[in-house]
Amino acid sequence: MDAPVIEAASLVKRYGATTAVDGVSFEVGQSEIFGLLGPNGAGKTTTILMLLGLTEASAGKVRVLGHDPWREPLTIKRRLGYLPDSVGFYDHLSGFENLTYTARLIGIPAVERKARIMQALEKVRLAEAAGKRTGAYSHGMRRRLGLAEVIMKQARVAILDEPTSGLDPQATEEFLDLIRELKSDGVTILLSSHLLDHMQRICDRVALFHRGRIALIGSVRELAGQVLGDGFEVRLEASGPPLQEHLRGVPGVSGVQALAADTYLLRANRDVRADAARAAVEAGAALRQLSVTEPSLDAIYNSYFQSGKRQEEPAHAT
Ligand SMILES: Nc1ncnc2c1ncn2[C@@H]1O[C@H](COP(=O)(O)OP(=O)(O)OP(=O)(O)O)[C@@H](O)[C@H]1O
Repeated sequence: MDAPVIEAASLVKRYGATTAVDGVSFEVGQSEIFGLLGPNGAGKTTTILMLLGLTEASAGKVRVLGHDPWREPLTIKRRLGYLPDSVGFYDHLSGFENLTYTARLIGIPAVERKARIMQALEKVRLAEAAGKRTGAYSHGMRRRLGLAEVIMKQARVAILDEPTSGLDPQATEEFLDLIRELKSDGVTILLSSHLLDHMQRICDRVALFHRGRIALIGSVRELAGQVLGDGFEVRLEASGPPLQEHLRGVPGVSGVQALAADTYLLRANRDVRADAARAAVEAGAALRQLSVTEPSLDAIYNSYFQSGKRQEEPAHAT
């Protein structure tokens, strides 16, 4: 495997008696979209601050593009784009002027400035509004302008805090598409959000934070396996002989329920559609319909946090 783009190893952050981050380890690879999840106070923001080099770790190691963000802040700043929860722009300046201001600040050479700004604005579909003052931008436009800043910078790593919060469904779709485009351009993306369905749709892997630690880490499917056991539901409709026994024999299936004479609901630990279809046809049935419901991050999250054990755990302090 290539060297990780983001690396946290046994990372700890203490604020007096409070341990905000308590031994967190994870790696994010090139072009990966990695999500931080967890309830308020779980340690996500503190972890991000350490990745950005804005606060020093009390212990452990953090590397971004092979550099220590705390000791080499300027090297990191040049190659990392950060979209905070609420981006501050100068309202009386246009989108173009705001980006020009940042471009100057980060040292983009004057000859490249205009082209890079316009390219970034086009990418986030703000080219037409480039001359309009940002005070008159909608919330969605402001978020896109924030992303244009990351693109203009030609950042190799993007850290996005609650990127889709406050966006309407259409603006959300557009924004998720833009994040996917960043990924296909080779950018490594770490994001933090409470909007689980958005995270599920965009993240390759997620880390579930709980009281300063990573409780679960992996793809949504891996997490579903760990937390829900059998998170997949396959619905199969087929006319012909009864299929219950045949479907029960499909590897991965833990339960079969007959919803009607020719309709079955299978619980499984994977997407068993192909094998279930084969079993039905081999048993002499005529397949009419087959669909799968994948486990949701929402179900995983709720199941994890609703378990009594989690609530009884004492809060930790050092
Ligand atoms: N500057 C600080 N001084 C003291 N305690 C802090 C500081 N920053 C964070 N904490 C504490 O550290 C813990 C983790 O906070 P953090 O902001 O990292 O959580 P979070 O997961 O980002 O929460 P949210 O989802 O609300 O943003 C909390 O108990 C918080 O009160």
